[in-house]
Amino acid sequence: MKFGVIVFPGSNCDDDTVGVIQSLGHEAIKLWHKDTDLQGCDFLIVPGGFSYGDYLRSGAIARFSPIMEHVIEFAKNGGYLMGICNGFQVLVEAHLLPGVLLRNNSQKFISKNIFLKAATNNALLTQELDLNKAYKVPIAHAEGRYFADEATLASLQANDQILFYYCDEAGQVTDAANPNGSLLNIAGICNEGRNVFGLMPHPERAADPDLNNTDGLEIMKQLVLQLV
Ligand SMILES: NC(=O)CC[C@H](N)C(=O)O
Repeated sequence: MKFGVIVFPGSNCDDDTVGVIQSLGHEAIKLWHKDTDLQGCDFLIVPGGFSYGDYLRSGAIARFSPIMEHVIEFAKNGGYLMGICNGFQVLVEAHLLPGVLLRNNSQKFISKNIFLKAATNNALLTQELDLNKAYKVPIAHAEGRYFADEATLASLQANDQILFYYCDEAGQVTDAANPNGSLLNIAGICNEGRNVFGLMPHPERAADPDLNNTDGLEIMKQLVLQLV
């Protein structure tokens, strides 16, 4: 598997993402946002950060970078694509995933560990995750409040497109465990075709035994299992 991690001006999780993929024994290269050649990558990841300084809205400018036309075509042809945090925001802005990410209800940038649980095993990103486990993973965002209209939420539920919920340490999906006011505690989703994924928490930042937390590695590992 060859992974391509797309770098915009202001991305800051590209190295972490490349490093985790390499630690899993797969090739990972960086693709600059002005590139127009995806270099034969099988899986694209849009990493976290502050693309274009979050001007206008997080992800709103990156969505128009030259590479995005090719990323959109890649995804429309069924290619695997994942956005983490700012990457999720970029994919929503590009209309590759439904809904929007609004400013946190606290109006503050939040950087802390949270717990999340997988809602389904019916997606490449969650295929072998333990549905009863609360995974401890950091968040670091100002615009992470997932919002969609009622019809979109209903179709996400009907199509099993909600992949992760914010929960407490015991795995309960409660209001108190919702760090940013996301509707239904949604932390991650996929598209209808189940080849495009977006999540606000940062699994790539919890993937190194030296950091005392490898819950994120369990999530990143799903990308290379290829069982679905
Ligand atoms: N960690 C990130 O990717 C941050 C995303 C975005 N800059 C925000 O603050 O919402």
